[in-house]
Amino acid sequence: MAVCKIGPSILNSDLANLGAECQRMVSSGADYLHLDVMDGHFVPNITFGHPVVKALRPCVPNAMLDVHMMVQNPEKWVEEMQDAGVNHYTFHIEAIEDVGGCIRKIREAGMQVGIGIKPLTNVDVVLPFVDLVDTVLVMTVEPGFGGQKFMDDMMPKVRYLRQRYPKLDIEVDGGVGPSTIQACAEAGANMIVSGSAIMKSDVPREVINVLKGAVEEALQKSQLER
Ligand SMILES: O=C(CO)[C@H](O)[C@H](O)COP(=O)(O)O
Repeated sequence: MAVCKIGPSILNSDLANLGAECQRMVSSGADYLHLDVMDGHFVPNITFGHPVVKALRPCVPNAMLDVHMMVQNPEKWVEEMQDAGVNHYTFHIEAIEDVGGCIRKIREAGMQVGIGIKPLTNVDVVLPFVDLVDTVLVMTVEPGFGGQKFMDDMMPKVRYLRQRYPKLDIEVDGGVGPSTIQACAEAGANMIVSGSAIMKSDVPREVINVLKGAVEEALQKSQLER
């Protein structure tokens, strides 16, 4: 059975104090940290790369770091991210031709593998790779910026994957917070990325608990129905 994990996205955090922001998330109950790497090509925005991730690692030595590579040619940065202390490397299927080669490279570097799809990408394109990866990321906004509106019409993709793969880690990312978590949970998502909703709250632990409660309840219900 898939397990619920909540991963705050630090994209909309206090970027001048990233280390402290990551620590704040870990001490608020985050299961992992979702780090959005953007190159200005794959998406119309630039954030940070492996040097920043490497600098963050000692601030949160035991945290699971999930890099979301919104970059063209994601295979280029596998060694650097492994060296920076990354645990989980998610790349976009739209950003590369040799998807199998990239998966192999990430595995050989000892990291877990995630494969992501943008809103306009058909979910069927990931099916040949599902058995080779740990996580499928279904974007619920057009990647590039935090604080966008959740796309409810992505939920059929999540439901489709969950029906076929009961144990797969299915991650949703974009506009997810207390008002949209129910849809994600009912569709079968178990890895929840949430940026603004957690980061901008004065009580991030409470937001994390609300998200976790909804997902755990839905996972238990689906287990009973099986
Ligand atoms: O990948 C992303 C944007 O491309 C971010 O992770 C995502 O948007 C999270 O922020 P928010 O919850 O505020 O939407």
